[in-house]
Amino acid sequence: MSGLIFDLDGTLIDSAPDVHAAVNKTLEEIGTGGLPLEQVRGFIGNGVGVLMERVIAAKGLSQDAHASLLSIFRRHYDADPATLTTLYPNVAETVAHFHAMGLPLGICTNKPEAPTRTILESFGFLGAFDSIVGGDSTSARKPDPVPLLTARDRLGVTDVIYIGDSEVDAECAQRAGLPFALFSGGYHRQPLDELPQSARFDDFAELPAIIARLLAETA
Ligand SMILES: O=C(O)COP(=O)(O)O
Ligand SMILES: [Mg+2]
Repeated sequence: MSGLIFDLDGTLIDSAPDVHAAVNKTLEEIGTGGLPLEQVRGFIGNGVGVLMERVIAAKGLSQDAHASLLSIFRRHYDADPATLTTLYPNVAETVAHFHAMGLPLGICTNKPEAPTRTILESFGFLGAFDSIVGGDSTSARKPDPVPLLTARDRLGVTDVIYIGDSEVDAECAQRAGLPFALFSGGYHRQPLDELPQSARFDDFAELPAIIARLLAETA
């Protein structure tokens, strides 16, 4: 039996506007000026702890403030994680297509599990995903393979394809020994050609054909 596991930020959703809003509310709360959206977008992908390290470095603040700033950020973000967030084109249709096929579907993201669930619920997706692993759901974060392998085990399948947008996801899939489909429209920091990948796509409308091919190769 095969399943599909999706990354979240930069893959299914463009979450950067809500992350940016919560970062700037955090900075405002400590009396510091905000950062531009595009800069904050580039900080996403390694989890909220690393996001906050990058915010602190960008503002020239002390990393000693990390724990308190992260807690302020989580208060703002967890209260309002989906208002400005959008699905990438054709994501809703494509997820519905795979769900209707009866393919077990999972999420493996570095975003903490609580806001992940709030976001999935706000897009009507919670019922479509049988396994949701966030950055705080296991002992490790991507690119460590543990969260991805945990998501697979919770799906109860042997073969999965991981679908993500960044070098973090590509390395995670490689270390887990799983095929990886790379979405080119997300938040990657390294050139896409340098990332290990089984397939690449620019639009979710292309994904069903890619998945059919990769599933045939793994069968
Ligand atoms: O960095 C995060 O918090 C989440 O990023 P991801 O969904 O791409 O893993
Ligand atoms: Mg991502």
